[in-house]
Amino acid sequence: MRSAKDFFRPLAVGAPAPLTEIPARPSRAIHFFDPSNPKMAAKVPDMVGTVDVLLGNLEDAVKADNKAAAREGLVRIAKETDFGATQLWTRVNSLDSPWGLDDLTTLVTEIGDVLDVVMVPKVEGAEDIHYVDRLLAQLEAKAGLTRPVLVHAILETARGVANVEEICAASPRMQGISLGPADLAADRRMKTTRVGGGHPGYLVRQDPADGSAEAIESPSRAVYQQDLWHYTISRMVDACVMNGIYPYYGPFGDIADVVACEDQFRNAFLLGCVGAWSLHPKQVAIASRVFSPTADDVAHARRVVAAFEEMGGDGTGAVMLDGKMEDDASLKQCLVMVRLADQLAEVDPTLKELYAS
Ligand SMILES: CC(C)(COP(=O)(O)OP(=O)(O)OC[C@H]1O[C@@H](n2cnc3c(N)ncnc32)[C@H](O)[C@@H]1OP(=O)(O)O)[C@@H](O)C(=O)NCCC(=O)NCCSC(=O)C[C@](C)(O)C(=O)O
Ligand SMILES: [Mg+2]
Repeated sequence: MRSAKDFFRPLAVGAPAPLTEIPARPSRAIHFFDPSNPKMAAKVPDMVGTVDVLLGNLEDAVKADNKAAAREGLVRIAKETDFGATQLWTRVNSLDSPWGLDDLTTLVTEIGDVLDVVMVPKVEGAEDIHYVDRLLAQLEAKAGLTRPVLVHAILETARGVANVEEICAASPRMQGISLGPADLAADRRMKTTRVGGGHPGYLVRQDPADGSAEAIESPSRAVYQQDLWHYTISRMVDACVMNGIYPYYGPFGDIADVVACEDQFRNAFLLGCVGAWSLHPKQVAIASRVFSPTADDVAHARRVVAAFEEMGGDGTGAVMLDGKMEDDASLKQCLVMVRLADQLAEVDPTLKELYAS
């Protein structure tokens, strides 16, 4: 671990200075596309401005034979497209794969000036981030970049989850963390076969009415499906917040089940995540909607803030609104909501209007 004094020093001569604060840019939907797939690639220019983040995926879901074409395709798309306020991210191949090094070398030297964030899969500990950190600094210096490329890690192994706090703290480049539920499930030997979401077998059942066999076996005992990801997401949120970076729910693989996708995204939003992945164009609207507070919540938050301003504006004390006690701590929650609404209103004219009314 570097000392606090040299944590923010560039790791290569000529590399840009690391950021001391990670900007809170809207990233409600991180939309994945395969740059080697002509149909998907053709849709990218039209998606600019409709989604917060476009991510050229080079890792899983891209066939081994297409890895080089995906890398080259992303370079071409990045050079030919004006991304405006939409961020451009990539997910490179894992550090132990035959492609990870070439991905980083090519992308940073060719399009490092337009690439905002590099997502690194299967991160297991701080040592993976330290490796990427130094390499990126060398490549940035070589390319003459003036701002650092940020790093986002995916939690996809039990060891990664066990080390999530040290991963978040490993570099000033760390922008955030996403849950990788499919690889994580396999690594943990969970008995699921899905990409994210719940499972009907993971449940609790209402107590029987009495101890009789009839009551125990009764089909009318209610069952409540539980969230397989609650522990991991909560731990990830705390690790991110503790280090001033951003947590994201990852993918929801059942593209057809838009309702459960929305539920899973909302759980993550309520727990503190700032966004989720979109694997198919129809998931963009779901993530963008869910990770934007509702007009009612924003209006309520503003009423609480206004009530405290009337009380002298130092954020202390207690007040009754609609039969509910509001105090210093509920004010802080309301300020989280109001700040997010203001930030989103700056980039989204529809939300600007919605939050103003
Ligand atoms: C699911 C698939 C195969 C269905 O693809 P499809 O073509 O069968 O679907 P469709 O409904 O027929 O598509 C309609 C149109 O939309 C296009 N389209 C479809 N998807 C996209 C897209 N993403 N971006 C842009 N365009 C897209 C598609 O090409 C088609 O175009 P057309 O109308 O011209 O014929 C396809 O959507 C896809 O490949 N999506 C991306 C999958 C992906 O990136 N997976 C990796 C992330 S999840 C992960 O890695 C796990 C994790 C974190 O690592 C871990 O948990 O461990
Ligand atoms: Mg994975």
